[in-house]
Amino acid sequence: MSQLNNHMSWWLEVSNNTEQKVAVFIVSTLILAIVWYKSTLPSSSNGAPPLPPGPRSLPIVGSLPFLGRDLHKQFTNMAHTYGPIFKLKLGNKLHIVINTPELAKVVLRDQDETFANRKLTVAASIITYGGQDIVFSENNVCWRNLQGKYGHLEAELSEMSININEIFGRANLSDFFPILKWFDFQGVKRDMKKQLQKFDQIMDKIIEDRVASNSDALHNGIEDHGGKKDFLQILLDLKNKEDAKPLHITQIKALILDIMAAGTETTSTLIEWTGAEIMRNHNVMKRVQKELEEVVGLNNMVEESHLLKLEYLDAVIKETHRLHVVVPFLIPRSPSKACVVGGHTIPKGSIVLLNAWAIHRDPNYWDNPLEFNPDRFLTYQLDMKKWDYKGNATMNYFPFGSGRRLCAGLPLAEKMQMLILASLFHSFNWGLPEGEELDLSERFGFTIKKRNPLIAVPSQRLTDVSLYM
Ligand code: HEM
Repeated sequence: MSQLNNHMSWWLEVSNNTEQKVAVFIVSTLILAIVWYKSTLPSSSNGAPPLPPGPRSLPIVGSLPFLGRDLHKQFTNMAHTYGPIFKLKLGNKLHIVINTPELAKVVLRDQDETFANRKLTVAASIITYGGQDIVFSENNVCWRNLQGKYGHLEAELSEMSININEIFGRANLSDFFPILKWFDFQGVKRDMKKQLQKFDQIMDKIIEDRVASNSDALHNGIEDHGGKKDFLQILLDLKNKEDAKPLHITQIKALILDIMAAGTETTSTLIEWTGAEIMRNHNVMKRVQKELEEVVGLNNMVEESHLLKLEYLDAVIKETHRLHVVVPFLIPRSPSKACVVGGHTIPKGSIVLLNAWAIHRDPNYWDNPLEFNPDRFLTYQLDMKKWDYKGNATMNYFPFGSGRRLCAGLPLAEKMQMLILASLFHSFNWGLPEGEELDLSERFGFTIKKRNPLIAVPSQRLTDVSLYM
């Protein structure tokens, strides 16, 4: 106590003297400035390689105040200043941005297992029942085994899906300052809970009805669902399986929500961009329709069996995925242990963004990258591997991610996008409304959408009107 009094009396003496007050203020400010400056320098203590370079950040808020509206463009510009891998402190969270195929390969392929986890944001935690889905689950063998069984579920709840993606896309202060989680200043928690409540009501009713009709069928000796099972039935059957890891109803709901949130808006965004590019490029439109005429014929509707033969349309869609990558930073990864990428330490738990938008438009890897040119996907690459969506042939191109956290819906998405676009451009001719100009400006969010929705006017293309009935 007497020691404390000594300290206090020193402080009282000092604070009685104005000159000394100013001196104390200056010295304190200098000390703070030095501490802050040192904290922003790359650290190379304990012999580990330094952190990646990056902009100096302010105390507490980091670089948050300097973020603009179009983060994909801002981060791409920053890569020109800081190099292919840079760091950024947002609030108290360290973010690492990767901007070249070589480094993306290190993260997505070479150190795939370390980078197979994701950080659960506040919004994600609510809508996934605390991470019980695929997207935000830890690198989880149970879900891995389930993948590949997508296929039959119809996208029913599309408005909710749009809302959920919009809330995901909001920069939530509570994710950068976990201490603020309880206050929910921006209403992210509140809005997501509302969506979850709606979803729960709908899904509980659907599942209840199905369980009741299953038990009726069982009662009447019908067990095989007429030889056809939809996605919900497959999951319910898994729930009842007596193996080591049966599914809970909550996991089933989380999985269905993944399909809705991760599957519908992404696909519709891609369809809209492709439609806009085809309409903007008259020659592309002509080639797409000519191919459809040859493969399908004007007296037929498009069927699944035609899809593999539509090579030009496939190239048009691939080119759209390149130029208008739907999920610009993939779904951020978070390493489970400290590791080294491109000669820099990536600390455990940091948030890693893979800048696919920059890589897909990098002139070092693409000729005339801003030109919409589907022909580049018709050619085989140097090593004679055909372009695919998984980043197998080259890491210049990975619109669905790569490695063990690759998009789980890729086989379904690939078929859906082909079938929808083939049907739209085979059955109809499309034009813009009178006086309307095609606009390709972007709106950044979790997905990059068209800023203004595409409005197109269809007219009959097939000769036989009965095909439309
Ligand atoms: C054009 C359509 C789509 C695009 C562009 C797209 C893109 C992506 C991307 C970039 C990722 C992150 C991959 C990574 O981090 O490496 C992802 C993950 C995921 N996608 Fe898709 N996706 C699409 C359609 C779908 C569909 C139709 C479904 C479901 C039916 C789906 C379900 C998922 C799931 C569950 C994950 C998480 C996988 C995991 O974490 O293991 N996606 N998607």
